[in-house]
Amino acid sequence: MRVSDFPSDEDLMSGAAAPIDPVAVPEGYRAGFVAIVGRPNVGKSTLTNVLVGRKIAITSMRPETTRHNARGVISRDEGQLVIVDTPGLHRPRTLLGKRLNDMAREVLVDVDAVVFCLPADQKIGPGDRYIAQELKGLSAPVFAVVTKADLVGQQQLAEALLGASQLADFAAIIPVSARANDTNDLVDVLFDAMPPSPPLYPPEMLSDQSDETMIAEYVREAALHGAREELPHSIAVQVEEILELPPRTPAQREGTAPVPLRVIVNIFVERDSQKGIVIGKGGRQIAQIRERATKAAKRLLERPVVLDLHVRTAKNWQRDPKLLGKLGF
Ligand SMILES: Nc1nc2c(ncn2[C@@H]2O[C@H](COP(=O)(O)OP(=O)(O)OP(=O)(O)O)[C@@H](O)[C@H]2O)c(=O)[nH]1
Repeated sequence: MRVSDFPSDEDLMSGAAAPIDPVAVPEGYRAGFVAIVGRPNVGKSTLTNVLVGRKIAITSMRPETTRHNARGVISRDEGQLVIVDTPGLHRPRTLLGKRLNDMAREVLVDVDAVVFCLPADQKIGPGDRYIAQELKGLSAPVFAVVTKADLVGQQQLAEALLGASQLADFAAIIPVSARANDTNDLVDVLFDAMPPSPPLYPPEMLSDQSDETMIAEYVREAALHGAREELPHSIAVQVEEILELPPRTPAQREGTAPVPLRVIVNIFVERDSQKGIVIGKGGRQIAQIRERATKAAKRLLERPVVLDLHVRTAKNWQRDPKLLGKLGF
């Protein structure tokens, strides 16, 4: 599904999109936007993917992985939730960090509910208090969601719930485990919190991410997977072009099988010396990145894919306004 098929934000806000005949909307139907916020690495993207039932946001063990507001859609007979996974709010250290914070804040003003993720296996810290402060004064209800409940025992979970209750005045406090697929209570609570509204997206849509964005994210996820400590924040990925290759098999020539796609992808690092780390000894690292990302891209596009990866230097891009703009931030 391409982003061009989606109503624009302006259309959605003004109601001009009207993707579905309002007369056909059942009595009592509710729909709205839910922002997922929390410190880096607390499980926001994993939760988003489990809620939506599809990988719309990449995840990793490295903090500060998310760089886009990825939207996923949950449709039921009685309503629709549009889940917005935001980059983690934190005290920014670079211009990139500041832009990511701004992105998250922009979302918060317009949503109908906020899910504030607090991991069960960690104590409340300054990062959580910083976010609690940011959320004060929002008109939408804020739900504290204690994530990674599978990592702790009953006692520690009880302590985490208590800790959350002391942090702020939440609309509710709900434990979840994305890993154990235990998120039903949260979904029910969120549906109840949505305002009466016709559907915001056609029900068959699961995400608003373009193919280009998703493939760039798959490549970044694969690169983060093998990356050494100093590298993760230095990597940015952009899809330059998606081209159809000429048909190769008789079935492709007859049009009964899809022709392969060639995807040209740039992997940017901040310094020349980092290129070698991404490429690896004898090209081993880049080969692994290609293999992982190709698998994911094939699943997304449902056809053969050839990934053409180029490692380039964009000097200090995290601090350079021009380069940040070029890279979509
Ligand atoms: N055991 C367990 N691990 C989880 C759960 N949810 C997430 N994780 C792990 O926690 C790590 C961080 O998860 P993410 O979903 O990438 O976290 P995030 O908050 O989106 O991180 P940023 O993008 O850095 O803001 C990953 O290694 C996940 O596998 C869970 O329910 N249980």
